[in-house]
Amino acid sequence: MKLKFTKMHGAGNDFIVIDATAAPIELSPAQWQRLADRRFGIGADQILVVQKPSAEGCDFKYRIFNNDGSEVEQCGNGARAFVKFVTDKGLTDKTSIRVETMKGVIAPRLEADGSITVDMGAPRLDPSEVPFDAAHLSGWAEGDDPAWPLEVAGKTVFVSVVSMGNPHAVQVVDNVDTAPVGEIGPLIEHHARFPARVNAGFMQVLDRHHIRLRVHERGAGETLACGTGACAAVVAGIRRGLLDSPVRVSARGGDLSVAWEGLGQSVFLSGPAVTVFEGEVEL
Ligand SMILES: N[C@H](CCC[C@H](N)C(=O)O)C(=O)O
Repeated sequence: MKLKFTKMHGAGNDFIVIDATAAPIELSPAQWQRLADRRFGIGADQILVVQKPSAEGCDFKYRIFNNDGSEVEQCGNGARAFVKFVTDKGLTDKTSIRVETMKGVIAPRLEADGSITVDMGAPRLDPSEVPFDAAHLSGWAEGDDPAWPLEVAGKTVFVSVVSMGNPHAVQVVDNVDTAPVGEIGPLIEHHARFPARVNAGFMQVLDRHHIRLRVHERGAGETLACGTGACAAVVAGIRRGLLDSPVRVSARGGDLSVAWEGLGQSVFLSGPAVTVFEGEVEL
């Protein structure tokens, strides 16, 4: 079976995008993983599958598979690539689109200047919604500095836990270039306190409107940018009194912009979306 795809990226976070609006595509996790494999397949951080919606009032459904073949709830950079894909392919003439994902509806918008802003919905901050097992910390009052102690590699790090539909654990570091992302990122991803695993963010605060960020992504390893990770980091930084909205998020692959006006409000993510090439592969 021949499979057409479009290779895209958002600030270096790269995707295989598949148009399954004519006919749904169902592969096993191993088959998704093989497609995303950088040696044996096309290679990508995530695979995005565009389908017709099943939810009322939505224009599309969009499924997300990590490099390891796991299906996940949300992808911020992917949402922008999605908008560029459906627009360029003529699958819609709308510029404001409602997209059904595994966990909720997002509303990406193609701006007049060609940039793309995504309403990522409101963050969920209760540990049980992330999910983060905080039972052992029942006496812990988050207090003014909402970060939770987490024992990693014999040390205690303090993480803010945030769900953007997908789980994030964000810590503040002095310098992202020297932060132990490769060493403790995987340990946090697979930490027993995160029953669904977690994306591990490392945030350096440059000023109240600018951070640098590296993310060890669940199911993909460190990526050059992470959209939901940028949203989670900004929410965490604002709640910890370190940041004011909007915030420029400098990732290794490029800059994103995140705005959040506070509890109960949506997080808005803006940034680039680029088509690299079209391809076809034999499944
Ligand atoms: N690795 C993430 C999914 C992709 C998120 C990221 N690429 C983004 O732009 O938000 C997870 O397992 O939750």
